[in-house]
Amino acid sequence: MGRVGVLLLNLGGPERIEDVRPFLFNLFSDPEIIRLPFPWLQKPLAWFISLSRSRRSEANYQLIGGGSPLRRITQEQATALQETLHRCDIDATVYIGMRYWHPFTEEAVARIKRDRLDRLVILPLYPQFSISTSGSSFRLLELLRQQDEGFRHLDYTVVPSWYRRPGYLKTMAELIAQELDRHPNPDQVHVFFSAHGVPVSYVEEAGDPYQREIEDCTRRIMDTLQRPNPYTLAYQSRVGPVEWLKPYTEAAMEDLAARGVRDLLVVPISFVSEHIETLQELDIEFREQAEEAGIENFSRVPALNTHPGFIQDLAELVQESLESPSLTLEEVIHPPRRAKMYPQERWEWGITTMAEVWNGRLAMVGFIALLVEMLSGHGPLHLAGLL
Ligand SMILES: C=CC1=C(C)c2cc3[nH]c(cc4nc(cc5[nH]c(cc1n2)c(C)c5CCC(=O)O)C(CCC(=O)O)=C4C)c(C)c3C=C
Ligand SMILES: [Fe+2]
Repeated sequence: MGRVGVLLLNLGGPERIEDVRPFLFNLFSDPEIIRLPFPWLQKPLAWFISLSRSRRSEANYQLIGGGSPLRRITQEQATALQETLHRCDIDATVYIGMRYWHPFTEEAVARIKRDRLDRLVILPLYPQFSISTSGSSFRLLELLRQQDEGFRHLDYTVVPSWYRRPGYLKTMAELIAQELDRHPNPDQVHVFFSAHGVPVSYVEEAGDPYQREIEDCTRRIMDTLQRPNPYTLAYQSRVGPVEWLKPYTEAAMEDLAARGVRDLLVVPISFVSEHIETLQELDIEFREQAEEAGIENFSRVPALNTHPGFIQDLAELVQESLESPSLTLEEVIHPPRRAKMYPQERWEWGITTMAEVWNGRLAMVGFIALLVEMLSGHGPLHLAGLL
C-alpha cells in the first residue's frame, strides 16, 4: 500500500479573542460563503462584514472560554484515527487542513508534499455535503493541485459525504438513546435535530444537496434508533438578510412548546465536534429561549468528538476508500458546472431577494467609501464641499 496519508478537512475556528476578526475575514472572503459577481468586491465586503460582526462574535466566543475548541478536538480526532489505523496495520499519517484558520489547508498540503506519500484519502469532517463546507475545501484543494505540479501528481481519492454509514448512524443513535434514558419519561421526549442552516438559494438555485442529505440523515438516525419518540428537524445559525432553510430553530421550538411539548432533546446534526454553535448557541442561547417558552426538561446530545465508535467507523471508511476506485475532486465538486446562478447574480426587476441583497451591498460599499473619506480627509464629498 506504500505511504498513506489522510487529510481531514474542517472549517477551523478562532483560538483566541484577537483571532475572531481575521477568522471572520477569511470566512467571508470565501466566494462559496458569499458569492459576488465582481470578485474585486469580495475582500472589501469581507473586511466590512468581519468588522461589523466581530463584536457580537467575540462576545459569544468569550462565553465559551475565549476561543473555539475546534483545533484541539480535531487534533484529538486525528491522533485517535491515526492510532486506530496503525492497529489495523495501515501505516497512515493523518493531516488536518482547516479552511479559515490554523492549521490551514495550504499548510497541510505543504506537509503532505514533504512526506512524499504514495496515496492520499481526502476526508471532510462534515457528514453531509454542502457547497459552503466540503465543497469550499474541495475547490481550494483543486486550485492548489492546479498550481502545484508535485501535489497534482499525488495519487488520491476523496470522500464526498459519509452520513449513510451504519457505524455513524449507530453511534448517533446510541448517543441519543443514552440522553433519552436520562429524562424522567424517555418516550415523551421530543427529539429536536438542529442542523446548521444555509441560504435557500444554495439549494434552490445552486443545487446544493445539503438539505436533502440532512433530511435523509435524520430519517436514517431515527430508523436506527427504533424508539417511538416524535422528532423535528430545524436549522440554526442564520447569518445576513437573505432567506435561509426553514424552519428556524427558535420558531420550531416555540411551536412545539405551544403544542404542549415539555421535554426536548436537541441533536446537533451537521458537525462532529463541539464548537461555538453547540456550546454557545444551543447550550446557552437556545436553552434559555426554550425554558422561557415552557420547556421543562431540556438536554442536548454531545457531539461525536473522539467517541470510539465514530473513530472506528472513520478508520473503516479510510480502509474502504483505499480499496475502492478513486474519486476525483472534479467529480465531487458540486455542481460540476453550475446550471443555475445564485439569485444575487441573476438580474430581475422588482422587490426580489436579489434587489434586497444588492441594496444591502451597495449601502455597505457607500458606507465604506464614506468612512474612508472621513478618515483620510480626501474624496468626492470633500471636492464637492459637502464634507
Ligand atoms: C455543516 C456545517 C456548517 C455549514 C453548512 C455552514 C455554513 C455557513 N456558515 C456561515 C457563517 C458562519 N459560520 C461560522 C462558524 C462556523 N460554522 C460552522 C459550520 C457550518 N457552517 C462551524 C463549525 C463554525 C465555527 C466553529 C467554531 O469557531 O467553533 C461563523 C462564525 C461564528 C459566528 O460569528 O457566528 C459564521 C459567521 C455561512 C454564511 C454559511 C453558509 C453560507
Ligand atoms: Fe457556519
